[in-house]
Amino acid sequence: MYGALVYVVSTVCLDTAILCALSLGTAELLPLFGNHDVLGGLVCMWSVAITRWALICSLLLSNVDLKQRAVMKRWSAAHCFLGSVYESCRQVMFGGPLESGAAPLENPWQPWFLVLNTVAAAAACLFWEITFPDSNGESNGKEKKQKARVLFMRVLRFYRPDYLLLLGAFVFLSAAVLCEMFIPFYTGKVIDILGTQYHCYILVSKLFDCCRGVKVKLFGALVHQEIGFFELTKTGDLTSRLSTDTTLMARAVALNVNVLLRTLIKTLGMLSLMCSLSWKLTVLMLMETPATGLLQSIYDAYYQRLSREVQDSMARANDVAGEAVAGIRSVRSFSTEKSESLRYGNKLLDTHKLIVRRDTVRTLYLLLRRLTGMAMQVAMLYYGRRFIQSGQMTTGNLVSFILYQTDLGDNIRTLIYIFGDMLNSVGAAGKVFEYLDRKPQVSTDGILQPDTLRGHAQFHNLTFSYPTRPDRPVLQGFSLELKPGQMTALVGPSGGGKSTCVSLLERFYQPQEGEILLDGQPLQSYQHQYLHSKVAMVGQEPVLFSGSIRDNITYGLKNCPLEKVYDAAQKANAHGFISQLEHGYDTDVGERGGQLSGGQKQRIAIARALIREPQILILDEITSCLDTETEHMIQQALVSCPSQTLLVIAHKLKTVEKADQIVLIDNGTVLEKGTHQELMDRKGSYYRLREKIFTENSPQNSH
Ligand SMILES: Nc1ncnc2c1ncn2[C@@H]1O[C@H](COP(=O)(O)OP(=O)(O)OP(=O)(O)O)[C@@H](O)[C@H]1O
Repeated sequence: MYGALVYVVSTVCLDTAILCALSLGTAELLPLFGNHDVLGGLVCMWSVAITRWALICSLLLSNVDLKQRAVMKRWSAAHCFLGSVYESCRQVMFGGPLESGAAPLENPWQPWFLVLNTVAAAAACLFWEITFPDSNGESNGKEKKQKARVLFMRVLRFYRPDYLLLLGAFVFLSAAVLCEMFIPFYTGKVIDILGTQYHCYILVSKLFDCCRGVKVKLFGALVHQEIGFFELTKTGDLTSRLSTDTTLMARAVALNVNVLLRTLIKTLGMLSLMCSLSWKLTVLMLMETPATGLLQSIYDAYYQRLSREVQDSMARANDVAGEAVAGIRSVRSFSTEKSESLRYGNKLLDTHKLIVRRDTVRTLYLLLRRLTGMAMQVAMLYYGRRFIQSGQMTTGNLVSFILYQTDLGDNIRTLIYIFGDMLNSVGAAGKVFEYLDRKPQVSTDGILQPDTLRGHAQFHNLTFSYPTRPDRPVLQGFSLELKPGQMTALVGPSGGGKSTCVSLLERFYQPQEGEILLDGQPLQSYQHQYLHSKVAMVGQEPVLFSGSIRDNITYGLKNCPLEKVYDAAQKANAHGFISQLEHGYDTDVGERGGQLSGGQKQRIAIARALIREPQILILDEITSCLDTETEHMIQQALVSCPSQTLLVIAHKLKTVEKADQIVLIDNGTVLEKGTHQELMDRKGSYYRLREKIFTENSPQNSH
């Protein structure tokens, strides 16, 4: 800190010395640059600035501590070039004679030049360093902001395809803002028509377009994640990333940057116009800004927190209502209508209290803002009158000034609000990128797609625990072989690990130890789509998607002929009931298949698996919802594919006893395997556990 201070003081001294030295040759130097013409004046200013900067950097910078060198370099640049940048911009926007022109050369001791330059450079540097500190910042806050900057740059890169459109929108908005800025000057003239007739349609539509793009990309990234990810992440988290955070992220670029930039331009332009009307009144007015800014940022933080609480409270009330409506049968049968209404009413009351608090805060804030605004206007009128009396200002100038002042206050408040909102948006972008960048832990990068697959699966010494319970192994040293064309039945007490084997064969999870081979190749080396067209599963609770029956049977297949759909439905004994429906195969099954019975859903799910003609078919307790006739038909259908490997989990003895191999699983290990007869003869665990395992009373059970 001390070193930096010494550097700043030395720079100011050296700069003054350089200006003095240069001013000695003013008489000869200025005509060279054509001092009286604007371009010549600007060239002169820039040449002097470059000379000052080069001298300061080469003479002083090497003495500064390495850590502070970058910051000091930026400060020196701001110190030397700020005046030239200001004058150049002023020329581009307003023209006219050079204000400060070659002033530093003509009179280097002009105190206003030195003080203004040093203060402005320090303010610009402070703003930059606080907002975008160096990446080697040590404190947490600094790191956070650095991260915000990196994230913001990533968000910008994300919208690279839309740069041109966004830039165009920004240019037109800026032009419109510039026109609007002159309205107080030319009230009632044509230019105000221009100024008031611009709209943000392009930005608003772009905002939704960006938002859609991010949502689609994020959804794509999410559905590629492994199943464990969905077990570890709350659904609410995922939906809020998809709905709220993506919208916020899109807003960062499409709306906030644009509004921020155009408000900034407008504010700066207005400030310079106001300065030209009366710089003293402008300084007076700016004294109010820190107070307004502080009030606004306190209010924004508090108001946003209360708004979030209101939203959460509303969501809780909606949850209560939704729960009661969804469980209306239970509500009716336990006659809890009154208590449910009361519960909902209480939740609404909580929301109401929060809304009252939020609105009170808003009213107080508006009152305070109005009061400070009025106090400022009184001060402005008082001083304005004195300036008019002393001839420093005309009445017209004061009117124009007051017109600008009202607008400027709004702009400064917008700037503060948008800046805070932009940081929020960048935070939301961070969360979105976290999921976009996440690599699925069960890879889908396999490439193997052999023309023929025999369907020979081998589980080798597997050890596996679910991601949600990593300390509790579900399978331990588990080995199993599924031979092509054979039916294997997994049996065992509930919770033994049967469905877990199926999930591993479907590559829902990756075992921690051991491997699964398919036709001698590791399962993960097969191409994702190929593997799932060859290994099909019908689960315990099959899920259908809203859409027609036909869509559900052909789920994931492109251009599937209708004959194949009929054939699969016939094999699954579903054709009969589908044909009796009014719209046949075009009947809508409703959300999650809610308009069909359990058995009908099960049969459609079987047809969905059979239509793929898989080499390995997995049936996980499908017979629980099926009647005997359907079960029989499905058995027939399976017999008609003799080369297919069949893995069945069943609780019915009839289904199991036909299997070529029965595997008894308990506590994640294989206890016994063999045919039904072999296991019965062995009189081991299978024989002893059969009462527990099978839910069906069969004569064989009494062996
Ligand atoms: N997604 C999961 N996350 C954590 N633990 C799980 C998960 N699924 C199953 N488990 C646990 O793993 C063990 C084996 O479950 P699995 O579903 O494989 O048993 P199962 O033999 O198929 O039982 P059932 O016959 O009742 O379907 C059980 O203790 C179960 O609690």
